[in-house]
Amino acid sequence: MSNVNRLEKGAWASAMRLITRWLEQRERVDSLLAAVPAGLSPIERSRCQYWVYGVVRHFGRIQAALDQLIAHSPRFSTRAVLLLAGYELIEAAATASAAGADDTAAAEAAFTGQTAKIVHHAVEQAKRLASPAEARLVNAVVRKLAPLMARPAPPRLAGPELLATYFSHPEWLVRRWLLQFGAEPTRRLLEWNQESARVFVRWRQNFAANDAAGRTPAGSADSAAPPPEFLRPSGWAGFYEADSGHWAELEPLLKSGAAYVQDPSTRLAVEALELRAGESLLDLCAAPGGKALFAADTTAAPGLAQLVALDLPGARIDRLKENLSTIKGASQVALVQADLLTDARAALREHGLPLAYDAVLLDAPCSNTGVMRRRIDARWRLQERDFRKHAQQQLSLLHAAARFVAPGGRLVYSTCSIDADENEAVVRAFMQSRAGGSAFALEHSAMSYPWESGHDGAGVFRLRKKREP
Ligand SMILES: C[S@@+](CC[C@H](N)C(=O)[O-])C[C@H]1O[C@@H](n2cnc3c(N)ncnc32)[C@H](O)[C@@H]1O
Repeated sequence: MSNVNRLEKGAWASAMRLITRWLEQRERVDSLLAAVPAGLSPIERSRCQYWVYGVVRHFGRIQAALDQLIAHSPRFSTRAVLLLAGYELIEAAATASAAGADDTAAAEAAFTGQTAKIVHHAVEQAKRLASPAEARLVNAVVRKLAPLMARPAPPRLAGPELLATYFSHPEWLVRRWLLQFGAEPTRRLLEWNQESARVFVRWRQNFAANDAAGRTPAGSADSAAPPPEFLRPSGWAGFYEADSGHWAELEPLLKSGAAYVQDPSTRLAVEALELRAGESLLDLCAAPGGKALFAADTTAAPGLAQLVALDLPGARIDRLKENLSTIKGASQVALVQADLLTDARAALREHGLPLAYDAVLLDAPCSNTGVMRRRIDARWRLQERDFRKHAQQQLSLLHAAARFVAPGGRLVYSTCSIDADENEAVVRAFMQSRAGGSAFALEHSAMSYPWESGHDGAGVFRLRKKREP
């Protein structure tokens, strides 16, 4: 057996076990991937992650085909083998059709050759990891699965049912998008969500260059340090796209704080804050701290006078604390663990921190509909009724956040949702309330729709507090 085959098999078996767990418990994929066996090499690890992501991303389509082929669903481990083989078939069909764009016969031959290998491998794995009877089932089913996985995409004006199945999204969500965005944008969004997410990092050149007082030391070795070559300019200032296969080099840069994994969409909220040197910023839903770091790094020298980051007590606080510790410059940085809806004011007082800020950021929890390409399992967890729940919570958080804005100061409300109910509708409800409308003016809004912007989706609104209500 070649080295590559041995590596692939270790990764395949691990992916199969993780998918089994996902089917059994519907655990979040990010925490599931934390359970990748420690013994896997970095290459095996990334291969395993690639397969798990692929299966979850295409789950609806593969499962719908399996439902046509099997009357009684087999046990989870056998289903995991079938799902993995289904994903491999989708990949093989895409590769064959791209390679044989002008030669259908060549494309078909390539796919047939790949199918034989995929069937053989799945059967061998089922023999090893399941039972001979299950291996026979796998053999029969994967052969029939192949033509179903090679079917072309539905026509552009296909109805929600076909779109939902082919692009592996819940049908109610596709219907909702068709209503909100129309046929063509919905199609482009579905296609977008089915592609692998690009990895962007923000190069924190100020971090690398500045001393503790926010000054760039003369002759500093770091001061003009460009990012390494495997980080390619993205077209969005400060953001670079990481080439795959460079995790070993990227990891120490992330650990040291020189780089931070972050999508370019995050700049919309930070830019909307319009921070100036010497101002104070209260980040109210701060964990893990991506936007707080961005704000601190990009405020003109000598930087923010004060940065207060608040989030609920819990697991995310540790990451926030770690990230805040990498901030250099003039800012006084404070971390507060509190619930914005109940005890934020008391907690700020207890820490001896101000109760009014030049700028307040509320990056609210949401449906994640703008980042479904990245959060691949979010579509399977989301329910239609969640939009109403999110909107109610967002409005309550917005009212609570508004109390900490100094007269003349800015309140930025942001989400990583593209849904109108969590964006425009929340801000409209706030502005129509007595506390909102009498005290604030809506000054700026921006929506990022992935099919237009080419990065994650987001909604951003800046409200200015009047000096005198
Ligand atoms: C979208 S995430 C924030 C991401 C963060 N701004 C960043 O850029 O890394 C939303 C955050 O809101 C926090 N959150 C939710 N409800 C909250 C509440 N009542 N009080 C404080 N934080 C809350 C969650 O814990 C979560 O960390």
